[in-house]
Parts: sequence; C-alpha cells; structure tokens
Amino acid sequence: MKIYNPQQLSELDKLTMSIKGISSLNLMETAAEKATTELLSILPSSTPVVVLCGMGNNAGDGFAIARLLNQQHYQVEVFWLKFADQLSADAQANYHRLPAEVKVTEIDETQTNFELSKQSNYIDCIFGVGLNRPMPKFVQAIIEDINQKKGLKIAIDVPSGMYAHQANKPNDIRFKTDLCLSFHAPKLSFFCSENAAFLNDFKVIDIGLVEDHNFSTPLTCHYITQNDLLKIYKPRQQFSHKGSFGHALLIGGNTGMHGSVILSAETALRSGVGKLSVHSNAITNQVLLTRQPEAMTTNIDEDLSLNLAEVLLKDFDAIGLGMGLGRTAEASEIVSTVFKNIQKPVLLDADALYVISKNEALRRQISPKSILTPHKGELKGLIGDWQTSYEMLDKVKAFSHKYNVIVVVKEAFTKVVCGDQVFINTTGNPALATAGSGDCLAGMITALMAQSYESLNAAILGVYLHGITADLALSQESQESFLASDISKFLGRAFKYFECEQN
Ligand SMILES: NC(=O)C1=CN([C@@H]2O[C@H](COP(=O)(O)OP(=O)(O)OC[C@H]3O[C@@H](n4cnc5c(N)ncnc54)[C@H](O)[C@@H]3O)[C@@H](O)[C@H]2O)[C@@H](O)CC1
Ligand SMILES: Nc1ncnc2c1ncn2[C@@H]1O[C@H](COP(=O)(O)OP(=O)(O)O)[C@@H](O)[C@H]1O
Ligand SMILES: [K+]
Repeated sequence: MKIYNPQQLSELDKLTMSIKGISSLNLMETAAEKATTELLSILPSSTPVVVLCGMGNNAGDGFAIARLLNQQHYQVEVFWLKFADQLSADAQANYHRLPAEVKVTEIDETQTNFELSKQSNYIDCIFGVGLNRPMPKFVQAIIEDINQKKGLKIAIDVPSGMYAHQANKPNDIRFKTDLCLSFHAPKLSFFCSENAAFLNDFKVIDIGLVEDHNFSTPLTCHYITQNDLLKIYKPRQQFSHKGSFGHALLIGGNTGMHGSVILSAETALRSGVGKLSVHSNAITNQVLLTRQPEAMTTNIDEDLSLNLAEVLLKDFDAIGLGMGLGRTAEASEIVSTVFKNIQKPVLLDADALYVISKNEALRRQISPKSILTPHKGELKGLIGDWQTSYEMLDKVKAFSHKYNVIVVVKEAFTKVVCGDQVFINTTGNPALATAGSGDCLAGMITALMAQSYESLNAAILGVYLHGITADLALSQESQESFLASDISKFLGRAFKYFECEQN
C-alpha cells in the first residue's frame, strides 16, 4: 500500500473530485462522517468532547465532526485557534453549519486565558498535512497544556505539530496522540522513531479517494500489507520436491557466538528451504545437530576460512553470512572469499556488516541485489550518523543506489530500502527486542532467497513474517518472556496467514 506526501494527497483529492464529480466540501463531509463513525466507537458519550480547530481544511473536518457528534448527543465544545485571518473556504462552510448548542471559544495569541473543563476527551483538528512551518507560540502553548491532561486524545489525519512528510526538530511540540484517524493512508512520519512519544496508534480511514495516478513527484513510500504479500507468496506445487525449494548455506556461529547461526538455521528450516547447510565450527555443529538434525554441516575445523572456497564450489541457491562470525581478520577473509566465489545475491548480517563497514574495496565487491540487514548501530558503520529518520532514509537510499543492494533497516517499523523505494513493515512488537531475533530474520530471508524469491520480495516477506511471529506469540507469551527461539515456533502459524488466503 502506498504512502503519499501532502502534494500527492492533494493531487489525489483533485483527481477524485473530477472523476467522481464531487466537490471538496462533499469530500470533507465524507471524511468527517467516516471519522465520526470511528469516534463513536471510541469516545464515551458521557464525557464532554473538546474539538480543537485551526484555520485550514483540517479545521473544516473538526467543525463537521463537532456537528456530527452533537447530532449523536455528545456534549461538544469547539476551541477555535485563530492563527490566520481567514478560514479555508470549506472550513468556513462547516463553521457556519455548526449548531447553536456547540459552544465555540475563540482563542488567539492575545487571549490565552481560557478554561479547559477538567474531564474531557480531545479531538485535534488544528493542523493536518498542511503544516509547513513551526506552529505559532500560542498554539504550541495550548497543545502543551492539553498534552498534560488526562482525557483521550484523538488526532484527525495528522497529530498537530507533526510534519506529515518531513522531519521535526527534536524539541518541537506535537499533540500527544492516543489514536490518529488518518485519511486514505498513514503518513511517513508515523513510522519515524522520533515521533514515537507523540503517536501511540493510528487507523487509516478510507474516504473513497481514487487510487493510481501519475503524480508530479514520484511515489517512493509503501507500507507492507498482507494483500501485497499475497501477490508475492509462492504456494507449494503438488509435484514439488526438496530440490524445488533450494539449498541455502549459512556461514557464522564462531567461538562465543555459536547460538546465532543455530537460531538462523532453525528459522531457515521453518521458512521452507529445501536443504540447509551450515558452515561453522565444531562446537556449533554439535549443538546444531542436536537441536536441528535436518541441517547439514560443511566444516569440522575450528577455522571457518580453511575449506570455505571448496565448500562454495557447491552451487548454493542462497548464502546468509555474518551471524556470530566475529570481527577478526578471519572474518574479513571469509567475507572476501564469499564475494570472490559467489556472483549471486547474498544476505549480509551482523559481523559481515561490520567487516564491510571497514573496507570500501569489499563493499564494491558485493553482488548486485544482495540484502544487508543492519540494526541501527550497524547501519551507522555503513552510512555514518544522522539527525532524523528522514536524513537516515536519504542516506540509506544513496547507499542502496551506490552499491546496488537492498538494505533492511531493522527497528520498530523496519524499513526495506531498494534504491529510492522504501517499504515499511508494520508487524512485530517489542517482544522482538531480544538477543538473537535478528539472527532469526537473517535465516528466514536467506531461506526465502533460496526458494527463488527475488531479493526485494524475500526481504519484504521475511520482515513481515518475522513480525507476525511475535504478534501471534502475544496470545500466549508476554513481551518480556518471548525469546528469539520462539520465532521458529510461531513460523508455522505465520505462514498459515498466506496458505489460508490462497485456499
Ligand atoms: N479535499 C481535501 O483536500 C480534504 C482535506 N482534508 C483535510 O484537510 C487537511 C489539509 O488541509 P490544509 O491543506 O488546509 O492544511 P491544514 O488544515 O493543515 O492547515 C494548514 C493551513 O495553515 C497554514 N499553515 C501551515 N503551517 C502553519 C503554521 N505553522 N502557522 C500558521 N499557519 C500555518 C497553511 O498555509 C494552511 O493554510 C488534511 O490534513 C485533512 O484533515 C479532509 O477533509 C479530506 C479531504
Ligand atoms: N520494538 C520493536 N518492535 C518491532 N520489532 C522490533 C522491535 N525491536 C526489535 N525489533 C526487531 O527485532 C530484530 C532485532 O534484530 P537485531 O538487533 O539484529 O538482534 P540480534 O542482533 O540480537 O539478533 C529486528 O528484526 C527488529 O526489527
Ligand atoms: K490534526
């Protein structure tokens, strides 16, 4: 599903109006009606509602919502923050449609002495996607005040003070939102870690905008939905055999980090790979074979680099490299040997990322369409530091272009970046913030690559399924008790999401 910038949204609005022959006021009424339907299920009718309105079309939504809630017998009051001389035309039309029972308190910078009733819920319609500069001081003060209040705080379209599609400054005031009802699509800023304290949850409200359109600026952001993945997912054919699902090789699990590659192996096997080999050392092999006898091992020595070139002569369908590899000279040699001998895309995780972060010549040898799976610490080694998520994404895009690789930026709302295109994952939860869960993801994506998923599709499907395992687990595990080794236990049910839809 697509994520649009404000300009693209406005182009979509205009196209919808012309194709459907409706006015912008009609569209606003639809938006307000749909939002109100949601609000009725969230807001108790016994608690007064304060609707905060500004001067643009977001305020128009607010005036309309105030009217519609009043019709449903809510006690509604409007706080009208007058930061401009004139309301937008549609906001003005909705202002005039307010019934007399809805009290309107006008506030401007000269008049900030107003009473907020003690117990209210709040609907924020001060700024939507139109915010393009710092908010006036008196608006900031009011938002700061309301942020301290106890009631439910619902934002319409975008929390006021948050730019929809550009970075905020760290100290910018933003409406502290329990739930944002966002029209047509979520906004890119919802997925930026610096906004996490201001947005607890969002819900997309379909207001019937038309879909495809040739925008004046290219569309580059998407968020990953199950529907998108159903187009990618390859169900197994009746006459398939283990050779149909590829042979993957995982390289890692050196002394002290034996478990990492074992976790990768378990999830790779549970992600449908036909055959799996693991290139590790003797201790890892022993534990691996006790836990997962389906895996094969390729090395009996302590040193992983000795016979690697020979092992690589076998035509593996995918290689996952780096989980617990260590940061020694041997690790560099291993990465170099893989790059010299393998022309296919490989998956690079953990210590392999460290190795290439220190060696530009090696970075230049990465096969095209390889997948890199850094967490933010590893990412800094690759692209340097950044101030905001937007800057980070720009740098990742440049890196992806330069080396022709796919970068999976692992965090809450993991971003899969392929050139200018960014795919945002919304599955998963903080249960995954536990040692080894990244190793599991590496195993899963390698297994999908081995099954002939194109690199980008393997990365997208992998992060989605990885997150689903943690979401499913919460029915019987707590976020604290969830372990990386639980990921493979829930993979069966995660894949069922797709199997069920196919049947
Ligand atoms: N047909 C449409 O265009 C629809 C628009 N809708 C609503 O309209 C909103 C967008 O409306 P607008 O484009 O009017 O934007 P806003 O309602 O966010 O208002 C921004 C207005 O304030 C000005 N402004 C921006 N930053 C400011 C600042 N820091 N200080 C003072 N003034 C500032 C802008 O120039 C603009 O006039 C959406 O977020 C959504 O809520 C919905 O009604 C759905 C349909
Ligand atoms: N709060 C969170 N919400 C969703 N996913 C998370 C969260 N925290 C971590 N994750 C996911 O868990 C994984 C952690 O990977 P990583 O840091 O490499 O772990 P490790 O190195 O221990 O294997 C990533 O896929 C990341 O996206
Ligand atoms: K808003």
